[in-house]
Amino acid sequence: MAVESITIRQPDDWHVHLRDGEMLKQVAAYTARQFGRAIIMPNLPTPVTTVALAAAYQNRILEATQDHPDFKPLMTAYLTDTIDPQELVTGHDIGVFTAAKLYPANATTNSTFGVSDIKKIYPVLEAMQRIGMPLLVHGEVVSSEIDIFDREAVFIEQVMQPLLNDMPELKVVFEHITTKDAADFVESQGDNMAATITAHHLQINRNDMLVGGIKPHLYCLPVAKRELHRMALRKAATSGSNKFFLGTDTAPHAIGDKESACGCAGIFSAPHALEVYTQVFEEEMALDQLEAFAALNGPAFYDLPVNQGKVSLVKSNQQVPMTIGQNAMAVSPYRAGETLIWQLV
Ligand SMILES: NC(=O)N[C@@H](CC(=O)O)C(=O)O
Ligand SMILES: [Zn+2]
Ligand SMILES: [Zn+2]
Repeated sequence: MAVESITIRQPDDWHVHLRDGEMLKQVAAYTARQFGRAIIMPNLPTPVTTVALAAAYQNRILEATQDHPDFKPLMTAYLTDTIDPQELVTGHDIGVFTAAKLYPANATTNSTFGVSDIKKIYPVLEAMQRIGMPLLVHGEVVSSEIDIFDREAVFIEQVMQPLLNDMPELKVVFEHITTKDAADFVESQGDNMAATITAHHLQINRNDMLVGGIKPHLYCLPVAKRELHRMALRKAATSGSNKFFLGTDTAPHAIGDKESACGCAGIFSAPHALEVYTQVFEEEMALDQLEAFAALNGPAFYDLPVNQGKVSLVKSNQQVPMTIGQNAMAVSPYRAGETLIWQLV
């Protein structure tokens, strides 16, 4: 008999863009209503590079999520070529910084202040390795001669493997993996390496984005790849391996910025993320692995307790709205206008 409902320990979202200002107010509750904690990405227009900036941003998030008082935003530092290792160590010691984020300069949205050469931040990474502070990585090279569809695989060979050779104890999360190469690489590494997988990369391949007309709302970075990679990600997420966990990479952009001659990268998946993951796990006949992926593996990697609450989903059709929010700030949610078969209670 088909499963009609599922109850799991409350999940966390280990990769979230909440933005700031009006957009933050508009989107934050969608994350806070489902997840106990979220790792908050620091790529604001003014990047979150100091303890003071992170603490102030965390307060703005708490204010925007006051209807969900148990929600805990976990803050990250944005690594630049010149960031002071002591700032990270202090921020980690006092509990403001949970992790630090590596954006290769110009790899993605708001990454112009990112790292131009990883060797420049070796003293910072050494300090993080020493104190056990996780490094979160947007794993794509930016060289113009590398094809966009190969940028993640080339990053493994050119950056990730050499980094792990040099810092074998550094805790690293390979964020939003999109290739079989990355899934295999992560699985082959020790306990200090893990990966997040988005809901959309489990559902879409590059045909979904490009065949029959370009779908700007399915454009994100790293860009969706061939079907064989999507299949490998589904296998990794549902395999029971503790190295893979939930990270939606929900990344809202105003509709006008997506439907544009130069559309922004990012998919706003927060409103129905859990429903989408649940559908994928059901299709893979792995609903029994959903709790580990969504609620256990992440805390284990981050050395945090699991959440005490529970969430339930039931088999019940629901239609995703075409837009969320008003006027210039309106956003098109992932699967807009489509019917989802699971519903969060
Ligand atoms: N994933 C995306 O396509 N976009 C993210 C940045 C990122 O996670 O790379 C964003 O901030 O918009
Ligand atoms: Zn990224
Ligand atoms: Zn992201």
